[in-house]
Amino acid sequence: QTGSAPNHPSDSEDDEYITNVSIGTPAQVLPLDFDTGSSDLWVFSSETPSSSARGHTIYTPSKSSTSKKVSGASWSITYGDNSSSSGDVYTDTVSIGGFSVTGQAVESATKVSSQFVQDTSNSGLVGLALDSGNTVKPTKQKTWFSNASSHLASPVFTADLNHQADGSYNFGFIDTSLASGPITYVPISTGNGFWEFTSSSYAIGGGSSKKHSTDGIADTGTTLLLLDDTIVDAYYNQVQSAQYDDSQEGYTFDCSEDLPSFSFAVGSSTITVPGSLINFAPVDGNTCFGGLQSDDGIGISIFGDVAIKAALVVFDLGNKRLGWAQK
Ligand SMILES: CC(C)C[C@H](NC(=O)C[C@H](O)[C@H](CC1CCCCC1)NC(=O)CC[C@H](O)[C@H](Cc1ccccc1)NC(=O)OC(C)(C)C)C(=O)O
Repeated sequence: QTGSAPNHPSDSEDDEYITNVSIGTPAQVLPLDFDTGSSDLWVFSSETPSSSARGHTIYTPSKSSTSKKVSGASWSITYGDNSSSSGDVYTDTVSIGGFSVTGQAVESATKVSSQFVQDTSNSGLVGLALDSGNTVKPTKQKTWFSNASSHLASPVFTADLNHQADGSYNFGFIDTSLASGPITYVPISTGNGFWEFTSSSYAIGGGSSKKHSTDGIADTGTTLLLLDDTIVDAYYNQVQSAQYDDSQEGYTFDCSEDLPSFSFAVGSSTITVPGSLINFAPVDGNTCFGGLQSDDGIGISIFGDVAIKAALVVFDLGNKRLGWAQK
C-alpha cells in the first residue's frame, strides 16, 4: 500500500507547506504543516479557546465515531521559533493521501501561542521526525509515518516541495520521475530524534569545493537553510550589495542582484540550490532577505525548505538513511 498527498506553499514567500489531512469518521479535513523537524501530530480543536481558533479549521473529537480519549495523557511543545502549544490526546483514524492509520494519536490543543493563532494557514502540524521526539506524557506516542510504515509497501516517504507551486508527500514509494538526477543516500544519526546527517563540503556558485563538516537535519518545518556563520559569511561575501541587517536579523541585499548558487555535499554527490531560491523574499522597497542564514550556533544546522525545494528528499526509516536527488 502507498499514499500520495499534494502540498502547496502557505503564502507568497513559501513560508510553510500545507497538506490536507482527514481525521475521524466521518472525515474532518484539516490543512496541516508536515514537519520532519518534530514528532507530534497536533491540531486546533473544539478544545482550543474559540478566540484562538478563529480562522482555523478545527477537529471535534465528539463528532467522530472513531475517536477515543487517551485518559491521563497530555502534551506540550516549544519550537525553535519559540512558538508553543499544549493539550490533551485522542486516538482516531488519520488518512493522508488515501492511506489510513487507525488509532493514531491526535493531540488536541487546549493552548496555542500567538504565532499559531495568527498563522491561519495551518490548523496544526504532522510531526514526521523520529518517535523519540514525541512530547506526550506519560506514554510517548508514535508519528503517523511510524504507525504507517509497517503497512506501507516500503518504509519510506519523500518530500517534493516547490517554489510557488504544488508538490507532494509520497508514502511507501519513491517517484524518481520527480527528480532530474540520481538519489544519493547518506546514513542518519538517530540520537537527537531528527533526520540528521553530515555534509562534508560546500561550494559557492561555480567556485571550488570547500571542506567543512556540517551536522544538519532535513527539516520541512523550517523555512530557511540555516548553516554555520563561516559558510554564510563566505556566501554573502560573493554578493556585492549584501549586508547584515540587525533589524531583520539576517543578511539582506538588493533584490535586483543575481545571486550565486549554493551547493552542499551529500555523500559523494552534491545538491545545488539555485541563487533564485536564495533570493527569498522582499523586506522593503528594493531590499530582499536571504534564504541562506546563520544557524546562530544552535549547535545543529537546518536544511529547511530553501534547500529541500532544490531536491527530492527520501526519508528512509527502514534503512535509517536520507536520500537527496537534484530536481
Ligand atoms: C520539540 C522538538 C522535539 C522539535 C523541535 N523542532 C523544531 O523546532 C523545528 C521545527 O521544524 C519547527 C516547526 C515549525 C514551528 C512553528 C510553526 C511551523 C512549524 N520549525 C521551527 O521552529 C523553525 C521556524 C520556522 O522556520 C518558521 C515557521 C513559520 C513560518 C511562517 C509563520 C510561522 C512560522 N519560519 C520562519 O520563521 O520563517 C522566516 C524566518 C522566513 C520568518 C525542536 O527542535 O525543539
